[in-house]
Amino acid sequence: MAIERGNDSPLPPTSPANITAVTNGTGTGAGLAPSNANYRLRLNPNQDHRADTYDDLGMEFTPLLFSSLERYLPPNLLDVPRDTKYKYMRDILRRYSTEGERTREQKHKEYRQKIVSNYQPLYRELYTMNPSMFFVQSFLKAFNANEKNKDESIKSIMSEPSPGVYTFDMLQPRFCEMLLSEVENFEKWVHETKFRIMRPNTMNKFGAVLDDFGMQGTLDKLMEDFIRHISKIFFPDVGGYSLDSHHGFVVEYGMDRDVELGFHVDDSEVTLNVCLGKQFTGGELFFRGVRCEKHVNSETYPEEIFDYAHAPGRAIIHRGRHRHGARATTSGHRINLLLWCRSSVFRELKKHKKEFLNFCGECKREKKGRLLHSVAAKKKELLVGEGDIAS
Ligand SMILES: O=C(O)CCC(=O)C(=O)O
Ligand SMILES: [Fe+2]
Repeated sequence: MAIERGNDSPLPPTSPANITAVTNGTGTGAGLAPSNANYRLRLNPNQDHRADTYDDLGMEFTPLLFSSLERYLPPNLLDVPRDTKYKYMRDILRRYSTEGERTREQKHKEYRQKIVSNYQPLYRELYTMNPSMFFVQSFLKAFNANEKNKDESIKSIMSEPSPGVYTFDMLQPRFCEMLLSEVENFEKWVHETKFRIMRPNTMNKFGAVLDDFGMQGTLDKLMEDFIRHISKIFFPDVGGYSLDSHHGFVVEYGMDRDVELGFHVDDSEVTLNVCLGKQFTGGELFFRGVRCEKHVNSETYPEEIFDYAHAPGRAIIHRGRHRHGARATTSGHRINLLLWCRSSVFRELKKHKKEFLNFCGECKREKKGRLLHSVAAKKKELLVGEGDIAS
């Protein structure tokens, strides 16, 4: 699977040429397609099927991938024992991922294991999802609504200051403080032990990957129980309903840290970005329209220009392909929590759809242009026809 690698040179926000596709550089974006005809999958998922959980079987591939893939199994396999389904899906995945990728994933697992078995967390309570401790009342209330009203209740706490960008209050101040201290504690440990850690992505030189020091379970829950629901409502065109893996990290800005972040797209379908604090000036995000791979460097239209100022505890959520960057943090320290959420199913489906991707601003324009053109041609044809009749 080809993964775009980011380069580290920031670009002026007004000039999208050679925009950076920023990745975490581990090459773990998965895709699913059996190359062998004996292994069949359905084209469309069975949305009503309640998939099994595979948490205890996640040695080779991430367990969420199995739950997500299960809905694509042929009907006669949906209700067979879990082990049978597991083996069937594992064989498909093995055909798809290369030996090299599997070795890289194994190495990454060992790297995580080494950290987790040596690092002593400061706040154990951060390592299990605890909604009432993490989230503000409005957010909790929106998600506690009964299933019938849930979409409406989630929509009611969201603002959409620019098309495709949503903001909402999310994290409690105490939770932000605790997470900041935990990250500081982790960095202190890294410094003292001289452990060589991987930075969050190809553009940030500071910050830490939360998944690498034990928070993967918490962030899995955050994605599964909250972000997937939000994304299902607002981002169905990029597989928001089928998010099945994530990359969770914090980024740190200040005069002695990363100062700004160049214009880029994320290696995600949906990105959640929450400001944790502390005190800072600057650091605004700038957005410049959503683009597919083909149009990533195309021009920006005035209606796509949007700037956003971070505030502690407040979240912003957008498509990963929404071009953006962060302006310089001019004083103090800004630390943000990022969750890049991915859908392997969407990535696979996208490969088969070569043009007019629904989410891309430029594809939409092209589509509209062609439609207008064909309507005009049809009109002309009809007029000529009428002329023939009249003469
Ligand atoms: O600094 C920010 O708030 C944005 C970070 C970001 O866009 C990213 O890490 O992908
Ligand atoms: Fe980003």
